[in-house]
Amino acid sequence: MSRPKVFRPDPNDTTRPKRGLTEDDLASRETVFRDDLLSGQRILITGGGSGMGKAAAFLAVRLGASVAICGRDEEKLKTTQAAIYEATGTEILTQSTNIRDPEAVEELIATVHDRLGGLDTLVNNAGGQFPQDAIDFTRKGWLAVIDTNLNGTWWMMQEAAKRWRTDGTPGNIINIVANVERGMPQAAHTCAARAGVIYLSKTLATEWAPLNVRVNCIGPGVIETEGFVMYPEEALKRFHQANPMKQRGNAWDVAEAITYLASPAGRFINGDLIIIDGGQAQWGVVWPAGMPDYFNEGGAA
Ligand SMILES: CCC/C=C/C(=O)SCCNC(=O)CCNC(=O)[C@H](O)C(C)(C)COP(=O)([O-])OP(=O)([O-])OC[C@H]1O[C@@H](n2cnc3c(N)ncnc32)[C@H](O)[C@@H]1OP(=O)([O-])[O-]
Ligand SMILES: NC(=O)C1=CN([C@@H]2O[C@H](COP(=O)(O)OP(=O)(O)OC[C@H]3O[C@@H](n4cnc5c(N)ncnc54)[C@H](OP(=O)(O)O)[C@@H]3O)[C@@H](O)[C@H]2O)C=CC1
Repeated sequence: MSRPKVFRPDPNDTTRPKRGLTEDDLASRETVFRDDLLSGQRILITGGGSGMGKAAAFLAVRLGASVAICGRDEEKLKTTQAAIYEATGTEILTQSTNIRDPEAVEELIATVHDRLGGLDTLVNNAGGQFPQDAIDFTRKGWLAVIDTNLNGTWWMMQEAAKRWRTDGTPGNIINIVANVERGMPQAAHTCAARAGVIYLSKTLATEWAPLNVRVNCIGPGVIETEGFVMYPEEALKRFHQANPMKQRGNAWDVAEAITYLASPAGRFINGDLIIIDGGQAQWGVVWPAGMPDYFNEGGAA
């Protein structure tokens, strides 16, 4: 397969399929959890306007939590807010925030404390990357991915923890990372950033234990969401082949794991990484820019 060096998705391309769970699905999909599991909890989800973050927001509200979401695109946040209100009658808090901007992050944490009366669980889900061979990364592209996934996640964690320390209240951090165990060819920038977050989290799980703050990560494999628009159709065709179950996960698979860690069931889990990938970590490679001929069966010996 010949692969272009750069794949830039066109946001106005209506010929591509719309992917991810629908709002009707998120409003009605069965959950294993009891109705009031998160009652009284205040949860902030970054990147909550789409994909896994949106699914986690729907589920948390359905289980009784007060929820805040952020992202850069105000319109996306408002659409999700309206859909959750329509489904549940509960209004969530939204604040447009670029997690790369530490001052905006500071304002976000302050608003959440003011408006929700505190924060119990922070879900660092915002992030992303573009598919490309590492050798072709521009400096700007490398910096954009590292700044979003590593620095942005750190600003969120530090700001939340500072506030928990000042208030003397417990905290819980759940970082959505990726499946980095055997590397991530064609996504080396995000692999570097996510590996950083995983070991940052393990470190903080110890440093912040005296503050009664837990820190864990969730590593999704191939989870079908709106975010798949970042990848060429040719590459998407074989995403399911990256795991031995030969399936794509969905946003609910991750939303339920987030809920588990946010619930009292997660109270003794700290510094860990929960992988949700159908076994990909043991088996396959995603090739988000398309599999190079070299690695095809029958390719170069
Ligand atoms: C791996 C499989 C499993 C994982 C699945 C998922 O995660 S699904 C979830 C997937 N969801 C997401 O990933 C959602 C979030 N992702 C994003 O917002 C972006 O991917 C971001 C993380 C790069 C942030 O970007 P930003 O706001 O800073 O936007 P910007 O547009 O200003 O880019 C800055 C620079 O980066 C470079 N560059 C950018 N695109 C490409 C490309 N296609 N090609 C090559 N290079 C590219 C370029 O240098 C550009 O500068 P230029 O040349 O324009 O002057
Ligand atoms: N789907 C998958 O297979 C996998 C996904 N992941 C990761 O899981 C997370 C959720 O992805 P998914 O739901 O699939 O995809 P989405 O693209 O739907 O979600 C990414 C979210 O992050 C937000 N975001 C991105 N950059 C920033 C920023 N600088 N500041 C604030 N918000 C930002 C986006 O909102 P906005 O554009 O409005 O800012 C968007 O809502 C991401 O970190 C993703 O990389 C990891 C492994 C696999």
